[in-house]
This record gives sequence, structure tokens and C-alpha cells, in this order.
Amino acid sequence: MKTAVIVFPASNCDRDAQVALRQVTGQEPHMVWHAESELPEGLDLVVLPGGFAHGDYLRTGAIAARAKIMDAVKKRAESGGATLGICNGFQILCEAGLLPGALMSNTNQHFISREATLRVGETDSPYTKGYAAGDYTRFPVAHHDGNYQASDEDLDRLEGEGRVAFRYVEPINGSARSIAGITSADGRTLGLMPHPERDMAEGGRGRVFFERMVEGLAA
Ligand SMILES: NC(=O)CC[C@H](N)C(=O)O
Repeated sequence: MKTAVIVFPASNCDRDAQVALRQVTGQEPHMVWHAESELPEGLDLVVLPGGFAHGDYLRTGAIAARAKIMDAVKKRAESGGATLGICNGFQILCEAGLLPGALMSNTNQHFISREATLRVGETDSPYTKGYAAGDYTRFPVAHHDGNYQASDEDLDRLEGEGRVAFRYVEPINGSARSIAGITSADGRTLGLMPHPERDMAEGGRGRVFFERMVEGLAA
């Protein structure tokens, strides 16, 4: 499986994503610098990793969303290319308009670093089809701006179209409707606030997520 990780200035989970993808695909991911204009041909998955791209200035993810490579990322995602945004990557996907809504400051105004139990919502996407709806999992969480907000209309649409992939079991950051991860209308793009790539030991829940994702993308 051919994958790429986009590297922005102050991404800090790009290596974790690289290692995770190498572990589950057995192939070396392409690391693509944000100032590039082209993606490698024939990618099966693009990952926007966690971090603090451009220092989280202006609004988290807003500058990265306008990076040169994002034209190619958007074009590919809009034509159904699988795209996974983790944490800062989720923020960038929203700022780029590939997913609705935005990630605001956590309501307690603190950086939250802990594990969180999640409930799987919909299982139609390649990222979730290895789970049963209602399954629980638990991933590390590390963010200051994880409070997902969108208009009531967008939230209703996300729920109505079966696009809420993961929810927090207990409220941690103020996210509307406890949303921790959502997919695009075609299910091919996932924005996920928690960090499965930080739990890649054999049998780790993050490893299980990545293994199931690879199966889901191959199916
Ligand atoms: N781990 C991360 O990706 C951090 C995300 C983001 N910059 C925040 O603090 O909200």
C-alpha cells in the first residue's frame, strides 16, 4: 500500500505516523514537505499528521490549510482519495474546507494530555468498517484545540448522513455532540482528534485501528 505523510513546519507527529504506516503496510511512506506542489502518483492514503503547524498561529491549522501541497491534497481528496487527518491534521482538514466545522479551544482552556474512551459511531468508512457500531476503543489524546464545533445544520447533516465516526464517551473538551472524529460525505476522508499512532505496540488499540484501516482501504 502506497502512503504519504505531509510534513508542515512544526508538525510533531509526522514520524509517529511514518512509523505506524510502515508497521501496518510493510512499505516506506513518502514524506512530503508542505511546500511541494505534487503528491507522488498512485497513493492509497495521505495522512495529515498531528502537531502545531506554523505554531498554531492565527487559528490552528489555518496557515497549513493554505500550504502549496494542499491544492494537490484537496484535489485528490475531493476525487475520493483516502485522506486521514489526525489531531492537527483534523484541524487542517476543517480549515481547508474538506470537512465541515472547526476545532476551537478546549472549554477548560488547558492542553489535555490523557487517554480517552471512544465509541464507534458509523462503520461505513474504510477507517471504521472493521469495528461494530457501538464498539469502544481508547486512544491517547493531546490537544489544546479539540473542541469540535459546527452549525446545528452541519451537525444534523453529519449525524443524518452517518458521518460521525467516533465520539468521546465522557465530555473532555466541549466538542459538540461529543464528536471526536468525522468523515467526508463519501467516507474517504477521516478527521480524528485522538492519536491512534501513539499506541502501536502489538495488540495496542491504535495498532488495531491502523490494521483495520489498511484492511478497509484494501477491500
Ligand atoms: N497533538 C496535536 O496535533 C496538537 C494539535 C493542536 N495544535 C492543538 O494543540 O490543539
